[in-house]
Amino acid sequence: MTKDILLWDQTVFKEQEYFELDFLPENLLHREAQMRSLKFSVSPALRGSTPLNACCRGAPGTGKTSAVLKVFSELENATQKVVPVYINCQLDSTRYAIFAQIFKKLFGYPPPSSGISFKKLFSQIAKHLVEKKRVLIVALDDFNYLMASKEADEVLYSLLRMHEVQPGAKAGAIAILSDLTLDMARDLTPQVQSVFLPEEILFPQYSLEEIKDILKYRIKYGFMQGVISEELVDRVARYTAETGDLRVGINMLKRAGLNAERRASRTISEEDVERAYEGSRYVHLNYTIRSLKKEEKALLKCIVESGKDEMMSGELYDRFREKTGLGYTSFYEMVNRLEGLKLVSLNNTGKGVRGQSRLVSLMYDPKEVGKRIDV
Ligand SMILES: Nc1ncnc2c1ncn2[C@@H]1O[C@H](COP(=O)(O)OP(=O)(O)OP(=O)(O)O)[C@@H](O)[C@H]1O
Repeated sequence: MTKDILLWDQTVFKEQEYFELDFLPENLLHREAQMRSLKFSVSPALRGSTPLNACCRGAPGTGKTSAVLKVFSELENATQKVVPVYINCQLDSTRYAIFAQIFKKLFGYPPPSSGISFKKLFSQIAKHLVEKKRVLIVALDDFNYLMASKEADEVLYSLLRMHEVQPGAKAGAIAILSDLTLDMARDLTPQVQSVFLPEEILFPQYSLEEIKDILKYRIKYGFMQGVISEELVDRVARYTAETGDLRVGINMLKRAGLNAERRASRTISEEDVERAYEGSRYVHLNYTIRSLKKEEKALLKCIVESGKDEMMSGELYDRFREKTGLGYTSFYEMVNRLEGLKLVSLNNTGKGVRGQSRLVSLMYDPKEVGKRIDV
């Protein structure tokens, strides 16, 4: 019996970092095809040529950032002649801020804090690339933030036409997007489209079996042997598949492990998993709400403000139109996108035309959704 009890200085974790959300695993299972496409896009840079541009698209938690970071780390290990720069556009959402990050990566220190003009910053970057014969590859994660702040055109234009200002300068861009409806052809200017022309790399949601494989890998390296049963792994995987976001499963495993430790147990129980889910399910909500457009948040807010957690589509549209002035086609597209992101569910009542009679229900407690919306 005592062998089941965990002493105060003992733990169920072998390597707890395997359950951190920013942990980059050695192998990205089930993303071989996407990694191959990414490598193909950047490969010209290894030969000193301009890389192909790329656009990685997929719902939150489908491995886009991880795949790009893995390819970047392989590039950095292979050569100093290719400089990959990762930008989180939520944190750096202006052209100046992005080029300041590029400068920092190239020179190893930030641009002068007294501030220099964009023109000067840009020309120092371009000169450096030519003089040192280095090729620049910039990943723009959460690219939708750049689109929203109207900076996307300027950033891509400056980056991809650098050679016109400084002949011989070579740079490529990888846009990372969790908004599947964002249409580059519609939302970027023709001048930018003509130089961007990205290779589309799609990241579909993981199947239940794929989720299990990925979670088992974390369990193998992250937990001591025998901490969680096969049956409970299945349960965690099923909860994860409901949102399609791997973060839910990874975070659940960590919380379940901590719950077991709190009970001084060497093994995770059903109850530990259920309690973990109560917290981890909001991990998906946090990340998904981050990826929404202002109008999509406004749409969710209409349901939250109604005081109910479900509304008939027609009534919801009336409120939405009052708030945003947008028409039915935009509304219809947005409701479908929110369903795709598993933030709402849609039930047909069989009456009305063009979806007017659908019941739109929030998948989360309205209070929890409301807390995370800031429109
Ligand atoms: N194939 C995989 N193998 C192992 N871990 C994975 C895999 N795909 C995703 N993950 C893990 O899932 C979590 C989310 O992945 P990641 O941040 O790459 O997703 P994303 O698609 O960029 O999400 P978002 O659009 O919300 O930024 C990370 O902790 C990552 O390590």
